Amino acid sequence: MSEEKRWPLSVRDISNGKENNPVSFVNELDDEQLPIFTYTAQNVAGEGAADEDFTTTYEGCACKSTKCDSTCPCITRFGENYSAEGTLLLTCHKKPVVECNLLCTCPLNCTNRVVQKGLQYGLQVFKTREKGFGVRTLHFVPKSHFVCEYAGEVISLEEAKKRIPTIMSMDCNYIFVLKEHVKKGEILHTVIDPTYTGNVGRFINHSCSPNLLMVPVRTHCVLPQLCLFSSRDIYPMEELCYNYSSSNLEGQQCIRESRDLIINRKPCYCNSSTCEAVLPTDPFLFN
Ligand SMILES: C[S@@+](CC[C@H](N)C(=O)[O-])C[C@H]1O[C@@H](n2cnc3c(N)ncnc32)[C@H](O)[C@@H]1O
Repeated sequence: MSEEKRWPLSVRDISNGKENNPVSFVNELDDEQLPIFTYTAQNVAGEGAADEDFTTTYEGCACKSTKCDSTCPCITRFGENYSAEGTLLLTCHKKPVVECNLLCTCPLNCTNRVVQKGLQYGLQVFKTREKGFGVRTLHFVPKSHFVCEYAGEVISLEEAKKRIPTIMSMDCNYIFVLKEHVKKGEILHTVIDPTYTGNVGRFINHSCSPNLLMVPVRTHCVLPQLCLFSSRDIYPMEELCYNYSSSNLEGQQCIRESRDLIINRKPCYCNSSTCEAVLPTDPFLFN
């Protein structure tokens, strides 16, 4: 990689205006710079992604008010997702979360549109002591608020398996496989790889006592977006973390496929009193 292509040690906005709040970067520990990658605020179609995944197939509502309620066909069909303040309802841990979409006539500030409004808090990528880069919030984030998405290239499982040898040779792995138990015995896989094209989510580390929860949310198309919500109040300058292996949804299990070596598992440096000592791992992609 040539020198002029590297990021400097402090950047005002690594998204270069692609997010509606800047994502800054600082390294106050050493002279390691960010890896080169293409910033995208939304998922992009990669090798093996299906065109239908990116097409709006949900019917739109004809509501005009900013509060789509029980009379809105989107709410009748998929249930309520958010409070009037935009917090994720507890019921969303047990059902699919589907927002109003491009075909709906309700305004963009409708209460059933949260994830699609994008970043609401200032986030900062920084160099941690033992986990490479990480992400912290610059603002107070109240519990149950949307923080950011884990966005990147959408690829097929076959393509993910092809990328494994390269991934194994890297310090950090980023491929995330979401498994949703859609019908009895039927599992839907969604694979996101933000290694080469991704957003701020690619820098979020694992913790055994996390402050974020990953929830699949559908906005305009059937492809789920991997959305991170605060699982408690988070204070300015706290590092943001989620549990890479958490199953947060009953009936829609959400599992991170660790790309870490199976035999030689990586030590976990989350510093939690309930730390499990090693990063979660799942041999699924390696079979
Ligand atoms: C999705 S990346 C997270 C961002 C990464 N730290 C970086 O510098 O780009 C996942 C990788 O971060 C590191 N990591 C994440 N959480 C960690 C933890 N709790 N302890 C040690 N390393 C961690 C591991 O190398 C893991 O493969």
